Amino acid sequence: MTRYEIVKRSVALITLTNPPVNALSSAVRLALSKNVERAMGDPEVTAVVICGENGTFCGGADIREFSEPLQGPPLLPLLDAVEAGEKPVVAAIEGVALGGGFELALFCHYRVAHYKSRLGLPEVTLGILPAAGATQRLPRLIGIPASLQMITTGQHILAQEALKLGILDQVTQKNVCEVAVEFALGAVGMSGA
Ligand SMILES: CCCCCCCC/C=C\C/C=C/C(=O)SCCNC(=O)CCNC(=O)[C@H](O)C(C)(C)COP(=O)(O)OP(=O)(O)OC[C@H]1O[C@@H](n2cnc3c(N)ncnc32)[C@H](O)[C@@H]1OP(=O)(O)O
Repeated sequence: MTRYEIVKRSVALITLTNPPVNALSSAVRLALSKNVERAMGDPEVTAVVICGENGTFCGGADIREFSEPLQGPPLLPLLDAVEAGEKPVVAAIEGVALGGGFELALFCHYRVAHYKSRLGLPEVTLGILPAAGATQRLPRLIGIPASLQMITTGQHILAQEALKLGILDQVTQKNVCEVAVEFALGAVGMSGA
């Protein structure tokens, strides 16, 4: 459900692995929570990158679990742990970051995205509102009018627009994971390591 590896000697790379869109199932939330704790507690780790496998960051809540009672850890405490971590966490966004997946990216300290990626809060199309922090984190980044537009329409925006709005720190045409690892190393003063 997540893969954990150390790259460039000191960056913990956490990969969401839940085909087809790496949705935040109960098993993914549990594994992500454990791996964030592991990275934060490992003295060898200086920074963390979170990405998704097979060209998709995260499609949000796992719609296959909507008909079941909620199991596993709730999303918000997990995102709080990401944000409160003393090591920089970079989201490496490819494909889509939607709903809870976009919220995961918003709680990371930095966001690097592939130029073809899309971000959005489709909750309104399901009759709900974002409930894991986007209604606070997004206005802090881009202001209320642009946030309301995203929250109330559910429309996806492209990476370049997200960069202009101030949601993203970097957009790349290269391998987003590799670029995010370099970004993370730069954030801890270890560029070129
Ligand atoms: C409501 C309460 C839930 C409680 C859960 C608690 C934990 C989460 C905590 C916070 C709340 C978070 C809420 C949200 O995130 S709401 C948003 C949920 N996500 C979506 O609505 C996204 C819906 N999907 C799409 O928009 C598209 O599918 C796409 C852009 C991701 C991909 O589009 P495309 O490339 O055109 O492919 P398909 O549409 O054909 O989809 C491919 C394949 O993937 C499956 N799939 C898509 N999204 C999800 C998903 N979120 N969870 C599980 N599976 C998903 C889709 O069904 C297809 O499957 P296949 O038919 O078997 O191939």
